[in-house]
Amino acid sequence: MASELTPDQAIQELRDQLRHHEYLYYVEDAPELTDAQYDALMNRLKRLEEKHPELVTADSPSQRVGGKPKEGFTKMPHSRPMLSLDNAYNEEELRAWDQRVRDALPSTEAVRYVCELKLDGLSLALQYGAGSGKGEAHGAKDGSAHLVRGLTRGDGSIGEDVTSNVRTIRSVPLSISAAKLKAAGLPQSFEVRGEVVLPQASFLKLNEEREAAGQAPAANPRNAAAGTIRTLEPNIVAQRRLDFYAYFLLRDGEFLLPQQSTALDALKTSGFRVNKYVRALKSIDEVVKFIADAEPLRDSLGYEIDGVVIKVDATAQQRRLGFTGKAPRWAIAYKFAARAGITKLEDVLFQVGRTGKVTPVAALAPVLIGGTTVSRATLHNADEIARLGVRIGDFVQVERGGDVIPKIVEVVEDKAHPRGTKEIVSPKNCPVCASELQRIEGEVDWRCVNNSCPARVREELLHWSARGVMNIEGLGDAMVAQLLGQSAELGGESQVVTEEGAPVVVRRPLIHTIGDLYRLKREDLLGLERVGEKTADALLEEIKRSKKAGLARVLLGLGVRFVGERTAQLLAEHFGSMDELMTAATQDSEKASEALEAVNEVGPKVAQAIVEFFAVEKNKELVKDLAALGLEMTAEKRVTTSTLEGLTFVLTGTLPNLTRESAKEKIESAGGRVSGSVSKKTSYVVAGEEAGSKLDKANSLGVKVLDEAGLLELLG
Ligand SMILES: NC(=O)c1ccc[n+]([C@@H]2O[C@H](COP(=O)([O-])OP(=O)(O)OC[C@H]3O[C@@H](n4cnc5c(N)ncnc54)[C@H](O)[C@@H]3O)[C@@H](O)[C@H]2O)c1
Ligand SMILES: [Zn+2]
Repeated sequence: MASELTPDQAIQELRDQLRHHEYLYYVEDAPELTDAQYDALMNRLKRLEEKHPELVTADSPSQRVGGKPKEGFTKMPHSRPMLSLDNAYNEEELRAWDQRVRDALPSTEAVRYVCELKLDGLSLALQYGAGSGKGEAHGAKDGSAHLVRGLTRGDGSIGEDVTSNVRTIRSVPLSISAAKLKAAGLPQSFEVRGEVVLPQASFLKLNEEREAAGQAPAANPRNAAAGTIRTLEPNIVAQRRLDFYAYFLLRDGEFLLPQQSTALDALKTSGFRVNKYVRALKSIDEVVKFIADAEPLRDSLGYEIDGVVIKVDATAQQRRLGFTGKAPRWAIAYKFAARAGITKLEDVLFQVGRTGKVTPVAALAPVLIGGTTVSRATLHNADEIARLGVRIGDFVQVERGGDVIPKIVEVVEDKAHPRGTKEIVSPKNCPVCASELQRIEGEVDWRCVNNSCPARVREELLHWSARGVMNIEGLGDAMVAQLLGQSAELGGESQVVTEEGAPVVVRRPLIHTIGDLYRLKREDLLGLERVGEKTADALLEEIKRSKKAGLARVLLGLGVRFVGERTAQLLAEHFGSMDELMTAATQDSEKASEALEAVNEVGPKVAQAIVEFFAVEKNKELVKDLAALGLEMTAEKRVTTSTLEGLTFVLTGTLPNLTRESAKEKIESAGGRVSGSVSKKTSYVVAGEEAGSKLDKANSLGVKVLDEAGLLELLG
């Protein structure tokens, strides 16, 4: 207990804890604490250090930014340290900061503040110059600027070179034409700092994939973004759809323009994405109002924010205000309160998913958190339950962020919140079909491996009928439950079973497989609760209509691991029929992978999943059954537009965004060839600004000419 320690010992202990958690957060991208918990520890340390200034050391976490750079990346110094921001947690602290700012400046001077959203991602420094950093200095002659290097913040002084990953982010311009630089008032070399964020939709998709692959889900979009930008595989980064928002503009380590507000304008003009919620304001009262307006945006932005950053607008004033140890005095981050609440864990339910994965779900006494009633939270798996040490009857801290499923953060224990007594027992058998659960070596999850488990069939049916898949209206929770012989009342909960046992089966199931859907008769449906003639006819019509959905939808509906909408579409277009796909996937494994990986965007992981899917007898039978039932299993075979097999390209002039190398890379990775000279055999000439004799030759030979946009379209 801290109270028994000397201040020196207490400080040491807090520092050790903070360093440990910083390591997990910054280096491993796998925090164990929420930010609120970490901030609380940091604030304890800061208060102790304030009381005992003689104990403050330069290496204290209160004085330093970030973590150590990760192995595997080249380390590069920053042009000027990338600092942290001091925080204000309420209006009083914010007003105190405003007072300090005004006290430090002559009273005759007006102070203007720029308010920006505090994007919850990680910061990057992007250096631009005449050369692309990969050889040739394209911009040298035409005055354009090129992305030379992208660095993470690292420890604030030294960052990690993640240039090849940064190049895959669509909102980072790879080059900026001389004309645009001129319009924005930018020189040819400069530095942009900003935030990389992972949109919530990409985050949810990533976690679905991680779960399907038996990996632990990422804790939050920030950590997922940090993990992504620091993977060593640029093609993975490209798939994740990271976004970059620019907010600082520098040159040689100094702010380039006399105001932050004009810097944001210049960034926008030159083609960077600048967040649209920006305001330059004249008083702290207006700032308080901006913050109040910004907080409710949290649920609708599509990316996470954790506060508002307030900066002194004038660079000259910033210079006079200067810095403390690890943060500027001229800026402050107003942090929104964590959306959290304390409630009682009433029970733990075990849910069986489509893949058989059993997930413990907390049933909570309903509690209002950030305007939403929360009564369920995920407990992920047995490891997570053990880590939390949670028991039924405990009071727990629940946190909710953006669209993310509520999560139990910790057990609360004090006089008002006594501990629960009932241990959570993970079932040894499937709570629905009673078959013994299994755990694949190296995975944390337990799975029901019974392919005909009603819980799994239920999830399969719901997936099959879902919007964007087979689109069968009227086949939702309640109807599926009834078709499986369960009570309609159970609806979404029918597979959620407590210790008391499996869902009540009230009648003989009408269907056991997806194929059975297409054998349903009118009189079957009329026997169900609350199903009249109109409902029955409408559902049968919908089911019939779905037979025409086509191969891509069927593939998607089958729920093969990693095969999402786009992959299903590409597979359908490549093979043209289910038969051809099955033939390809069921030959010996080396040939199968080769045949499947010939499809655009299909890598070894996806290929493997397809092979495994068709190796299961039940799946093969289902596909045959569906074909016999008259479902459309063909698609128009199409050489997808991004396959440039057999085509030859010549590049000339300067493209607005792509460098010569990256255009070449893109063409080659899509199977095309890039040549240096134009001939009759050239398929396309890609011409940019100031294209010369090659363009003339193309025109005289009648070779097709593309601009950058045309090339990108061809690449899909
Ligand atoms: N959970 C854990 O274990 C753990 C461990 C370490 C740190 N943390 C968290 O990390 C954060 C501390 O790290 P920090 O030093 O990055 O501080 P910070 O995140 O509080 O503030 C600084 C950062 O804000 C970002 N930012 C977003 N929008 C901005 C804008 N418009 N203008 C300028 N900057 C903007 C930048 O990336 C900048 O580096 C805290 O939130 C802390 O809770 C958590
Ligand atoms: Zn089961």
